[in-house]
Amino acid sequence: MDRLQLEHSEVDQVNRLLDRHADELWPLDTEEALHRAAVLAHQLPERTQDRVAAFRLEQTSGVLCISGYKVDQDRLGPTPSHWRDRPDRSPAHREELALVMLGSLLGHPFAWATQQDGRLIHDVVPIKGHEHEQLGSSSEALLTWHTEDAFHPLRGDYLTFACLRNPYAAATTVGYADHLDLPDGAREVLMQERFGIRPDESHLAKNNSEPGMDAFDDINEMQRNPDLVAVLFGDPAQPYIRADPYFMIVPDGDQEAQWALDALVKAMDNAMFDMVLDGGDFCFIDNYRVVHGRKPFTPRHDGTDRWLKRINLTLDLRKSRSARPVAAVRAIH
Ligand SMILES: O=C(O)CCC(=O)C(=O)O
Ligand SMILES: [Fe+2]
Repeated sequence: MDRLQLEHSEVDQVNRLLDRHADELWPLDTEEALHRAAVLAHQLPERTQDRVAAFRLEQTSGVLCISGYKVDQDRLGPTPSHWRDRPDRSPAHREELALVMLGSLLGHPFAWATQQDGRLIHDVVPIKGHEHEQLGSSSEALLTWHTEDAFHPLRGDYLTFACLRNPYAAATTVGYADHLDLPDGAREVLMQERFGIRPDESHLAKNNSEPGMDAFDDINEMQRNPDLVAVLFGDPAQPYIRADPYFMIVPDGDQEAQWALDALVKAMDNAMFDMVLDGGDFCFIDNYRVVHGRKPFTPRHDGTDRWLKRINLTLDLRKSRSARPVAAVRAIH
């Protein structure tokens, strides 16, 4: 994992940029604001731009954490009890803008019509009743490692987090795909289209406010009948990964595929390590090179819980053009 510790002068530079443009870039989820943020991102400290470019060019590990920014906890107020509770004027607008600008150095923010009601910026907070689910909003159960939105061919190239607070140091888990200790023959099998990945819980109609939306028809179809895909791809010696074992199946009778998948799970379980995000950390995860999850923790549900902002990034908006109603809409339907 790579860490960039911002110096005081660099934090000042970021804050001045936010001071100057926070009002102008409200709301943040419009095409105009995203365009403007991408231009302003070139005023971020040069060392930050340099490290993000190195990360994009795969010269560094698949995880980059930028630390040193200070979050004004009083301005934030209490952690919401549900992502739906986002107020019109987000108290974390500065951190959201910082995340969008940093992300714009890497790729293009996009959303899913079928996740968190199509919002571009997600809130990751523990939700009462979700404690034991396989969801970002779970807490007491291990969130098993996964590629973000692994089931979908248009999944993001990167996943980004801004940590607003994490008072009990709940650990995100991370594992690299390119150094796995796999038994002979497993790698070859994992590179073949022999694995089905069903949509994860966050895309199900029951976890959104408009369950009748057409976009859920496609999700339901992928649920019933997932395409068979490869789990490893690219360079066999340093492969990319697409996996979410909790939601995966192999066709009946394909014992070799099941063996290879089991071997992958075992190898990755052994390779996972903890990454504790703290308030003010901005974290970038390469969704092709790295899988992630989260260790269990005990939520408080009293307004002081862990709170992350999350944005998906793609390197290529054109790939999803036919799945977005107009070019200026970033939500994939
Ligand atoms: O809460 C975390 O650290 C990670 C949760 C997660 O997998 C996600 O938000 O995609
Ligand atoms: Fe995730």
